[in-house]
Amino acid sequence: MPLLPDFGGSVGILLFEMFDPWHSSSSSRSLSLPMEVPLIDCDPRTRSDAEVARDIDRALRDVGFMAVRNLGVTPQRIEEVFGTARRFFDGAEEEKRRCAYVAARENFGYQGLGQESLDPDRPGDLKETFTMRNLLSEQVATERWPDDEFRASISTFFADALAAAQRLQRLLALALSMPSEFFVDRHNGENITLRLLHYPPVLRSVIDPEQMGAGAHTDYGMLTLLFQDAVGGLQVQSEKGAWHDVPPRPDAIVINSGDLLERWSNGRYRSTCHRVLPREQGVERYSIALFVDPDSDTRVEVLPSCIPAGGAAVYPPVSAGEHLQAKIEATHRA
Ligand SMILES: O=C(O)CCC(=O)C(=O)O
Ligand SMILES: [Fe+2]
Repeated sequence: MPLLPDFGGSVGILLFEMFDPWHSSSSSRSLSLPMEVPLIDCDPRTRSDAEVARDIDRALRDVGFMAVRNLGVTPQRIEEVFGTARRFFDGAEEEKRRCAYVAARENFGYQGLGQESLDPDRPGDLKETFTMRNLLSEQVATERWPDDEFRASISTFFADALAAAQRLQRLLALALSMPSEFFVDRHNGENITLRLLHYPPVLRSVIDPEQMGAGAHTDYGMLTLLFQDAVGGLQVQSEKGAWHDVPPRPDAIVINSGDLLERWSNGRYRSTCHRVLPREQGVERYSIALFVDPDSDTRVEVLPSCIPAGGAAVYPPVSAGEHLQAKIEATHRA
């Protein structure tokens, strides 16, 4: 069975305002208002860096999310790593426990259902995860990894996904009139984190009505690259508070800007709130996220090119390490 469906050649992803059984106080179904997450083609053979940088700039300004094609991560590579994720999550409970997440300061390992609340005001998320911060560093003992095959598959995928992320970082530097390596130089891996996510089916009757697959949150760092299967469930929130589906596309990676890019850009790029609905239809969902977050000692200060003439920086400087760690600690029970 193909991992991803064929959606045809439509340009752009239509998002629809949905009736929200979890957050709406009204019982009436709101009319759907189409809103578009831009689809951007990054193919260097047909598009110049300047063209792509302009499209990315607009998408992150308007929506904070975009779907990007031709970033260089092949469908085969993506299928392979989804296979690795399935094998791990389908495996024995004791194996998962052996690889358990130990502490937020390390941010590595397996967490079961309910162990993280991305919205700290809500009960635990209905997902299980395998998180790998700084995965090439070898700081974590070998026996904390599931096995060599898992590690090799993850490392190969990580290299390709990171190369794609660095390409985006260079395009963003171009859009913001910064030196090409500005962002790449501040992301050496210390806080770059790959995460496998599995949303198993749940019964409405046994879950807390407040529980989400992943609670509403913004991402903490610079950029997130999200690879999702064909099931769907990711939603983004508009400025007016309405939730919009982000339907999966077979050939595109979903990319969003996080808190630290919002700060660097003086609010030009949005750190848009998003969530994942719980799987109540008997269909499980898998996704894989690469969080591209700056090294801890990075001082994130509004970039000069983002301060308008006669204007001021809206955000005071922050330490990337302190911001990221405070967010991780706030959402984990471990
Ligand atoms: O699984 C998804 O689609 C999104 C997960 C997410 O937003 C996150 O882990 O930050
Ligand atoms: Fe997220």
